Amino acid sequence: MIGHLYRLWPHPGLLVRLGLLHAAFAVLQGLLLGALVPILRALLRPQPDFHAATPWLVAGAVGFAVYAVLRVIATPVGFAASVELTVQLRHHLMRHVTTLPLGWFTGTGKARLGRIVTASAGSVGRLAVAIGAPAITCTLVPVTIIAVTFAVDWRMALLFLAIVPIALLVLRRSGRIASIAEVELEQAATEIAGRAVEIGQAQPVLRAAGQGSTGSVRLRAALDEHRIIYRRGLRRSLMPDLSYTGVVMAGFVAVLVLGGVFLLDGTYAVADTVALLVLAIRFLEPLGHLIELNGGLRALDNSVTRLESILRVPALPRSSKPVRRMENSSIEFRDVTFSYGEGTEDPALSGVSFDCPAGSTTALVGPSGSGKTTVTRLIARFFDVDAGGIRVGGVDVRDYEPETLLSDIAIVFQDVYLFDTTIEDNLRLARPDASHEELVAAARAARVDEIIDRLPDGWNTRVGEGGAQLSGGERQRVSIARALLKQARIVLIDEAASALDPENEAAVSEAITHLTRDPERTVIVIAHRPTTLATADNVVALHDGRVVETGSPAELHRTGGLFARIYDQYEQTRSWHIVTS
Ligand SMILES: Nc1ncnc2c1ncn2[C@@H]1O[C@H](COP(=O)(O)OP(=O)(O)OP(=O)(O)O)[C@@H](O)[C@H]1O
Repeated sequence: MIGHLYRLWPHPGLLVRLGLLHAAFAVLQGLLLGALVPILRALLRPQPDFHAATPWLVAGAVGFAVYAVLRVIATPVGFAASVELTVQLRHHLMRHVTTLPLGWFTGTGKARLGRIVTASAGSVGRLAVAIGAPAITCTLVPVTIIAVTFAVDWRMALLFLAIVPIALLVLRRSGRIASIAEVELEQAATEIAGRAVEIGQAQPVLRAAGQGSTGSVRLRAALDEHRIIYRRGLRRSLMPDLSYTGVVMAGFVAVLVLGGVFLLDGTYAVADTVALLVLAIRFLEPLGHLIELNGGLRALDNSVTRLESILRVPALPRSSKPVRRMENSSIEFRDVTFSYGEGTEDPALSGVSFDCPAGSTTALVGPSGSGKTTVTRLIARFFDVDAGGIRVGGVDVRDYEPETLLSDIAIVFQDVYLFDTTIEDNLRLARPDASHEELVAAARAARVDEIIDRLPDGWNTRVGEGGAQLSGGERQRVSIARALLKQARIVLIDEAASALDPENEAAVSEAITHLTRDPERTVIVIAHRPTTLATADNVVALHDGRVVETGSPAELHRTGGLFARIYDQYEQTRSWHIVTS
C-alpha cells in the first residue's frame, strides 16, 4: 500500500516527509516509554536512587518536549498536507487525462472520471493523512516497544512478538471483508449518483409520459440497496472485528499471567513488573486501535486502485519526431479499418479509401450506423486506426504533434454543447485572442448576429447549462461561428439530422456554405439536407463501414445508387415538412 501511494504522486516529497514525521513520533513514544524502566528501577525501591534516575528523567523530559513540539507542528502540517496532496493528485490526473484518446471520453468514461477526480482523489488525499499517519504510529509504536522490551526481559519481549502475527492474521481477514464492503458501497453510491442525475435529465420525458414519480422510485430502490449493503458489511465484519479484539485482550491476559508468575517467583522486581505492564499497555493499545483504522485503510487502498485505473489508461501514442506544421488541408483515407474494440462485433470501418483535396467539400452519406461519424472521429484522431492510414496535408495523423492537428481542425457536432456563460465567451473559446471585429465577422457569417440581436443582453447573454437558452439550430450556428473564428483549415460537420424550423434551416445552410467558400478550407460534412449535398464537390457514400460510391453529387445522382436514393428520401422528407408545417 505504501508503495502504491508513493507511486501515485508525481512529487511524493510531501508524503515522505509526513510519513517520516509520524515514524519519528512512534519511535520517540516507544523510547520515552523505554526510559520509564530505568527510572522506575531507580525510584521504586526502599531507598530511591535519585542520582541514577536523574539522567533518564532529563532525557525523558527532553524527549517529551521534542514530542510535544512535533505534535503541535504536525496538526496544521497534516491538514495542509491533506489539501495539498489532493490538489497534486487532481492535477496529476487531469494532466494524464488530457493525453488520453478523445474516444475514451464516452458517457461511462466521463462519469468515472468525475467520480474519481472528486470523490476518490479527495478521499486518498484525506485518508493518506487522517488514516495513513495514525496507521504508521500504530504499527511502529508496538515495534519500538518490542525492541525496548528485549532490553528489559527477552521472555516478555518474545510474548509480545508472538501476539503480533496472530493479530495481523485476524486483521487481514477483517481487512478483506472491509475491502469487499467498501467496493460494494462505492458501487451502490455510484448507482445512487447515476439515478439522481437520471431523475434530473429525464424529468421532461418522464412528466410527458405521466411518469413523474418513476425516477424517484428508481432512486429509492438504489438508496435501499445502499442501506442493505451497508448493513451487510457491518454484519460481516462483526465477527472478525470481535475476534481481533479477543486476540488483543487474550494477549493482555497472557502478559498479566507471565508478569504475575515472574513477580511471585522473584524473577521480576516490583519496578520491572510495573514498567513491563506500562509497556504492555502501550504495546497493545495501538495494536487494538489498528482495527478501527482498518476500514479507512481499505477505503484508501480501493481509492488508490480506482485512481490507478485511470492513470494506467495508455496515453495517445506520440511520434518521437512529431510534425509541428500542416502543409495543406488535404485528407486521404488509405485502406482504413477500425473497430471500437471490446464488445463490438464487426469493424465500424473496413478498407475505407477516399481523397478530399485541399479546399474541397465532401459530403458523407449513408444509413445510420454506416460509419460516417467514425470517419470524422478518426480524422481528428479521437482514436487510432487498426489498419491503413489517414493522411492530412500529406502526413499521417499519428505523426503530428496532437496540438498541431487539433489546432487546424474545427468540429461542429450535431448536439452542440455550449458552456453556461455568455455567447461571447462561448465563441472566444475557439480563439481567446480574437479581436472584436473578428468576433463580429464570424458571428455575422454564421448568422449568430441575428440571435444576439434578439437576446436581452446581446453578446453578454448567458446561454444556460449546455446552451439550453438556445434552440438546436441556434447552437449549431454558434458552433459554426466558432469554427470560422478558429480559422481552422479543416472543418468536420455533423449536420443536425432532426428537422429545423425554416429560419434555422436556412441560417445553418448559409453558415455551412460560408465555411465551404474558403479555398484553403477542406470541409467534410455528414449531410442530412439536399441543400448541403448540392454544395458538396464530392460525395462518399458508406454502407456497413465500407465505401460504396464516390463521385460528384451530379454523377452519383445520375447513376441512381445509394446516394440517389438517400437524396430522394431527403427531398421527400423536406417536402413533407414543408407541406405539414
Ligand atoms: N463509441 C462507440 N463504441 C462502440 N461502437 C460504436 C461507437 N460509436 C459507434 N459505434 C458503432 O460503429 C458503427 C458506426 O457508427 P457511426 O456512429 O460511425 O455511424 P453513423 O453512420 O455516423 O450513424 P448515425 O448516422 O446514426 O450517427 C455502428 O455500428 C455503431 O454502433
